[in-house]
Amino acid sequence: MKPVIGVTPDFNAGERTDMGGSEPTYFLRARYIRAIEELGGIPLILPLVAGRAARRRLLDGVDGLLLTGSGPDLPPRLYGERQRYPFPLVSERRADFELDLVHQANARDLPLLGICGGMQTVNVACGGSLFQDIPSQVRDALQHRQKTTAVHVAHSVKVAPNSLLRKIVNQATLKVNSSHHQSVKTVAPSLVASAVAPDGIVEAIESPAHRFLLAVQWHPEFLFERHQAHRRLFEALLRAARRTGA
Ligand SMILES: N[C@@H](CCC(=O)NCCCC(=O)O)C(=O)O
Repeated sequence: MKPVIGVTPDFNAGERTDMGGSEPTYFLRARYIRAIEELGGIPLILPLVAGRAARRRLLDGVDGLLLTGSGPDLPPRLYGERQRYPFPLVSERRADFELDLVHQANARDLPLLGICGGMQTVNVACGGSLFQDIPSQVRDALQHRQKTTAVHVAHSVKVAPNSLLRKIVNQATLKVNSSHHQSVKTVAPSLVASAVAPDGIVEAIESPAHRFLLAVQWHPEFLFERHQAHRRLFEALLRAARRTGA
């Protein structure tokens, strides 16, 4: 049976100039949905409901989760810092929802794949922190906001041996795209870094204690149609999701 994968959308509460302006608006790039559907899952876009009980009900109805990216950043107070750079922040509703969703998913060992901002949310939810702005804080950093579209790769990453990621992609190095100005600074205590860029930027994290908790800084939904290694990420999520409740 096809596994149902809950997909978190972005949300404009009405304060952003993009995506709906003053009208509260959900939005989500279709590539996330296409990747899940084309590789054998049933994508289910999740409303950012308030309250733990409602979120618990949502999780009862899915076999796995995909935490998607977000142009705006997580509020730095969520990892104990004051905001140091004038970048837009993700809506409180989305931040509250996804942080709680990570906690609840981990408690029930629900398979979860985080992408880009979704990786940063997983790390913060588990107690880690972020570089608020790579160019301002990381000396000699690569250009992590590529000028070309994300269907093109931008840099390589080294994949940690014996990691879940390595088992999935079966490669020691991987070419990835890049569309972010933040990244993991301290990896959460319960997680490990499983891919690193040549400049030391953490590009993937995972949990050794869960059957499938993996998050990547790049956007495999732009690459899965032409790159087998990135297709395998979604296939592995779907495989793990099929075992949910089996
Ligand atoms: N704001 C964070 C996360 C970047 C991110 O998720 N980018 C994706 C943009 C939205 C999308 O196309 O899905 C950062 O800049 O590091």
